[in-house]
Amino acid sequence: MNAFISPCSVSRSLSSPATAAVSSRRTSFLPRANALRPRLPNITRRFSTVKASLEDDVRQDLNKLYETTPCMPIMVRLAWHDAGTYNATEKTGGANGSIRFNPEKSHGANSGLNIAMDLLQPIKDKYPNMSYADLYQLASVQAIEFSGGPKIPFRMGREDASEADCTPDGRLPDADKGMNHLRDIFYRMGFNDLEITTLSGAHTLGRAHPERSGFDGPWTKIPVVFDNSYYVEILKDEPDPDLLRLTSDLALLDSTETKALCEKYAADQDVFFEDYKVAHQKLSELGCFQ
Ligand code: HEM
Repeated sequence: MNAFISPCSVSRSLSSPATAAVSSRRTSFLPRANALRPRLPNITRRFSTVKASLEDDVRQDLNKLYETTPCMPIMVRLAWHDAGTYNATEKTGGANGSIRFNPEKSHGANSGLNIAMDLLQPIKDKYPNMSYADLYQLASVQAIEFSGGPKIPFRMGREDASEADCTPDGRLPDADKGMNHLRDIFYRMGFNDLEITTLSGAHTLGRAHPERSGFDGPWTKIPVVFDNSYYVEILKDEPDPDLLRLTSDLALLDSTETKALCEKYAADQDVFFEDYKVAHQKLSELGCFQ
């Protein structure tokens, strides 16, 4: 049998009797009025497929990085410090990659985050079409998923800021201050008390480093696993001497509402994960997609 199949035989075999009847009645060879119409959605679909495959490729490379270098916690801190400069009233700051520029990079609160940015640079070089802003946020959501946490909804499309968009120092929270300070900082970003309590649960990952923040130690016994143990630990009457509790962590126990939420999250990890997904997605999109 001849292996070559002509295009005509393919189109004949694919066309239904109804289509064949319609084409045999055609007298003009100008394109039908509606012939071009389906193309636009196709182009859009192809464009989203390209974006999706870029995102998938980068996620795979991030997984490879996390398998060899368990740097998941510092990626979460990097993304949070990039986004957490947002001022909802002024519409300045946010998840725009400005943290990679001085003076923002050298603000005291960002000490050590050059390590995270340096680890991500080879991935940025490999995928130049992804913005730094998207890469930092994707590295964070992928780090959380890789560590056993929830799958956080993620959208690509953040635009990179320029050096001139760096925000002034002092927009991120101080660890040795209480609830009034946390409210000043997080309300400025557009968050509420529930979201302050939920996002603080990210301290289930990682540790403090004396040379970066002056504090020392992890918040939980297994700091490479994203779970609800942060709440379990801060609620203990007798704190584990090996674990860290910042003034800002303990501030969550000062109000009846936020303490009740900590108790709920400590008792039910699924509830924590559901709330966390929503709050983290909001954090990761501050100042974007407007
Ligand atoms: C509520 C106010 C917060 C304060 C005062 C605070 C403060 C700190 C401090 C002092 C460190 C230690 C940094 C170091 O020495 O390496 C740290 C680490 C960390 N923070 Fe926060 N943080 C806050 C909220 C958040 C939020 C909202 C997130 C993420 C959503 C987050 C994620 C992390 C992570 C993952 C680490 C560990 C980094 C590592 O292991 O390298 N923090 N934070």
